[in-house]
Amino acid sequence: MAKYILSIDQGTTSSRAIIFNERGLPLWQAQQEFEQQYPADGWVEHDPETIWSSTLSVCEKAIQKSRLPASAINCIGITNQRETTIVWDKDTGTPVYNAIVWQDRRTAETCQQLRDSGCEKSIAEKTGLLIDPYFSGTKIQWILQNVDGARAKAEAGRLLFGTVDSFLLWRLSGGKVHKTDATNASRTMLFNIHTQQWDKELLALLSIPETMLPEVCDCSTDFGMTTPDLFGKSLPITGIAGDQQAALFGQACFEPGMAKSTYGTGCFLILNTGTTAISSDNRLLTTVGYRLNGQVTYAIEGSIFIAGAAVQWLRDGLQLIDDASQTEALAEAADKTSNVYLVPAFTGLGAPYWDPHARGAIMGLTRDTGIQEIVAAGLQSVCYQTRDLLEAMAADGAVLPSTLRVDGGMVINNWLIQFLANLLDSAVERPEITETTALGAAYLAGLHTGVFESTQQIQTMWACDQHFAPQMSKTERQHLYSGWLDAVRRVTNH
Ligand SMILES: Nc1ncnc2c1ncn2[C@@H]1O[C@H](COP(=O)(O)OP(=O)(O)O)[C@@H](O)[C@H]1O
Ligand SMILES: O=P(O)(O)OC[C@H](O)CO
Repeated sequence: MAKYILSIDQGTTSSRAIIFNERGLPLWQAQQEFEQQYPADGWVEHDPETIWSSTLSVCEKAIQKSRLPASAINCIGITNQRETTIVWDKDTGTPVYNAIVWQDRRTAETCQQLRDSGCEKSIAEKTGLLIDPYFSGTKIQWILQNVDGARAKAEAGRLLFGTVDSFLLWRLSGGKVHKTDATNASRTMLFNIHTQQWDKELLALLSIPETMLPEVCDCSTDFGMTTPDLFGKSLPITGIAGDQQAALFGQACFEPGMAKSTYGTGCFLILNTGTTAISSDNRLLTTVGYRLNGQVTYAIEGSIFIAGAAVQWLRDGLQLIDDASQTEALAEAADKTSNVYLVPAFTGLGAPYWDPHARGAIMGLTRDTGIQEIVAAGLQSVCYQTRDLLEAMAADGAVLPSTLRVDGGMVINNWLIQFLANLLDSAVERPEITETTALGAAYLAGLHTGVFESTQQIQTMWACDQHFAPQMSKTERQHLYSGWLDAVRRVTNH
């Protein structure tokens, strides 16, 4: 008999729900974009009520499209934009402030003070993270310091914190369940990834009462039931993971050395390092890849801020193209010997440079440079940055993947993926199902209820759409990459 899983993917720009079957096929889906709020320079917020209402609405729509009775839904999985911080009142369920989004930089100064106080090493050792406004810890602290009455209420045990998964779980369960999973916890800068406990010293350092924090669970477990009024029947929620880790799971990267790279607005490359938490000397993040039956699989992660966003800029900023899909033919027609580099450091550079002051540049222009060469350089910048991450991972002693699995909106572009394979000198594979984030959450949920037997079974379900083998000489590869490193040097202090 068919078994269906409702997967909720609450992302930065939209909420999505997809119903998968027991073969991991996405059958029905609904998506809703929502408003981004920029109340001050460097601030990014979402209305938590919109996060909730859009999530509920896409779930209802996906179920309606399927024409299935709610009783046919075996279980629910949740995956989410990570680090985004919500604090709400335990009694009323009302958020005391907007969701502070992962991109928000308002706590940059607090982070600098933390660095100056010399706790960077100990925070990195415990959490696997760098001190950065990206993570939830200083965002919670900001809310407690800046929202009227919040500190007193928090001290009295009346406020709860959650990343988006946790907030949705609270609402879906009718205010009964306050839990999260280990992947989301590992992005808060409050969670010790070795002991798998909230860290009392870090909580004290940021003056955050422990009573605010959710219980941290495995990614595939009994998180709770939805209230019957939501979908007409109470449904079990049995899988949760942050979106990039869910994609790692959806790409079936279960062995150490397997990696996935997701190319959407930004790019997130995650490499499975097994039971070893590799600590990076090259400014990468150590994180929980997933946790099953209490067993942690660690991962090392590099985040690139601008990937598809560079293509958006070519379209909207420079107006060189009308549509992202045109980039493939233009790049194909570009002069391969042009040596034009585009460094898309629009908001600084992420891993491994972490230079917030770097700004973008196009270098190597001559009278022969045309739209094609600039577009090609934009696509190539995504590949060069991927190589930067893999170089940093190798320098950290990680076993690199023999094949990189890719997903996200950009990977439809064959020229881009072929150049990536050429530049990495490694095979790159695009899966048949590119909705890997939602698929990962569905796998996690279905593993708990028995829809899927094991990760071994899931591994056999991964199917390749296209395999890209490297086709570039070593000399050319090295020449191109050294030109990139030179271009980066010119826009950073490194
Ligand atoms: N054919 C294409 N070639 C290159 N980039 C593309 C192509 N199609 C879409 N993109 C880029 O992919 C991104 C959208 O990917 P998606 O995974 O939906 O992003 P997100 O989930 O971050 O919103 C956009 O930035 C867009 O510019
Ligand atoms: O919502 P996305 O896909 O932009 O992903 C955001 C990441 O989880 C941020 O760490």
